[in-house]
Amino acid sequence: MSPQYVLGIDSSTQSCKSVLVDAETGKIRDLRRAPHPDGTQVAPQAWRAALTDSCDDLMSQVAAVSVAGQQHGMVALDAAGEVVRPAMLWNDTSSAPQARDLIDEMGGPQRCADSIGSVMVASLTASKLRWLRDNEPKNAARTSDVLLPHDYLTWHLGGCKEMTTDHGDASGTGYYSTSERAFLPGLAGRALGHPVGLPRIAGPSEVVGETVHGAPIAAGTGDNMAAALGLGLRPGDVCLSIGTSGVASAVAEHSVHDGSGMVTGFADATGRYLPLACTLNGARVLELGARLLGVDHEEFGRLALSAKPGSNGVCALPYLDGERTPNRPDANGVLRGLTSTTGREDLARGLVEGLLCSMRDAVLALEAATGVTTQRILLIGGGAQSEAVRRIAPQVFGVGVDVPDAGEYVALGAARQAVWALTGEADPPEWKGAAFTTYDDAPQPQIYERYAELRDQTQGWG
Ligand SMILES: Nc1ncnc2c1ncn2[C@@H]1O[C@H](COP(=O)(O)OP(=O)(O)O)[C@@H](O)[C@H]1O
Ligand SMILES: O=C(CO)[C@@H](O)[C@H](O)COP(=O)(O)O
Repeated sequence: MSPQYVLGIDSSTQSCKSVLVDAETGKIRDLRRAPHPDGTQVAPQAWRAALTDSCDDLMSQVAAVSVAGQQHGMVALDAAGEVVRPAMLWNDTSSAPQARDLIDEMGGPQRCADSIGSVMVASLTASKLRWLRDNEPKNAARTSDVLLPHDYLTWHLGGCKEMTTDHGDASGTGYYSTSERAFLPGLAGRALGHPVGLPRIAGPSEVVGETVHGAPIAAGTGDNMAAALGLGLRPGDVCLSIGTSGVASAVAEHSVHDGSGMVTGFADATGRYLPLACTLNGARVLELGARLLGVDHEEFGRLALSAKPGSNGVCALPYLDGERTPNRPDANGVLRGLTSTTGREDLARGLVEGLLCSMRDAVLALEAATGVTTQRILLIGGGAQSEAVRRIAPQVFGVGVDVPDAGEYVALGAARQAVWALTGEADPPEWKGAAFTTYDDAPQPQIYERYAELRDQTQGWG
């Protein structure tokens, strides 16, 4: 019998990645990528075009499809289903004042976390709805439905019939109750200034539509939830994703309500939870370093690895485009410790160390919020391709890190969800876990200590 294939799609910040996967084994047979436009506000139609570019020719061969997408982005639609304005993405910090207003209206940070699982920040969709009300009243008035990026793509793939989402992505809107596992439509309406249509929340293995070729479409989910599915994340595992964002996430049986705001208490794609700490400044810290030094990623990594731990005194706080964890939406990057002996390699290594220290903050926050000690760190995302990141990570974290073999784990997770929807079984399919390489080295605690000092001393700078 010839193998049956499914398509898993990751519509993430910088690109759309599609994998054609053998439904029985989970083996990737084809991998495609198409770029997304730059910027923190993007026309959702561009994601549709990238999806078409990356995998339209595969659609007729597949038994099921599922779309995972970057979380939180506000896709505002009018009564005719037309896009009202470019989507404001998770990394657009313009709505930081509106996030503060909403926290006040909800009775402060802890009450906000108790209600929606997270303390409101600019990234969450609700803040963006309030921004629309405050800054573009005509667009706000025209908005009759709001979708997330993966909802919008799923809706279009199915011929614009029923609008749906899933619990994982819904939990990142800021108008979803993680305790009740339901939308809080009143909250969404209050944020926007009038009642707004929300998609139906589908169950984890539900079929929500059909492609033009008749293949079932699964509910889809947020990219971090799909990564957890793709990796087969277990309790005690922390997934560290270094893409545009830097994310530390873990699966949990119970919802988290962290009033400090460091950890957002999201749901996962299986009926459980996915608390995570997300920074705004992931792989772009490496990109910046490579650009300033006039080299490519490979040479940048080589330079970083040729400097000594501690980067000859260079210490970088990588909050380039504002930061979300900790919540410093107006912050910028800081470099300390430059001397007349600073070399290019020290700058390169200083940036890698700074990025990894911010990720260590995320891991520590996750441990504090969940009470679970990390047993294994799995490093994924574009930044995980850097040999310097892989080799310096154990020195900063004080434990070894596992780097799964090259693969697109968000897209693979979407593919796993597609098979789940296809079989309708109680659990997702059991696929052989990814093979990985362990990177280990002696801890260098002084790197994180100097970083933590700089982070604390710059509190209030922006
Ligand atoms: N070898 C590498 N070293 C460092 N960074 C890399 C490397 N390859 C890709 N990247 C970076 O990874 C990022 C893309 O990662 P990806 O996980 O696809 O992001 P996203 O999911 O946010 O779209 C880009 O910023 C890119 O510069
Ligand atoms: O905002 C979050 C998580 O809360 C981000 O993780 C986005 O989901 C974007 O992810 P990447 O495109 O960086 O993978």
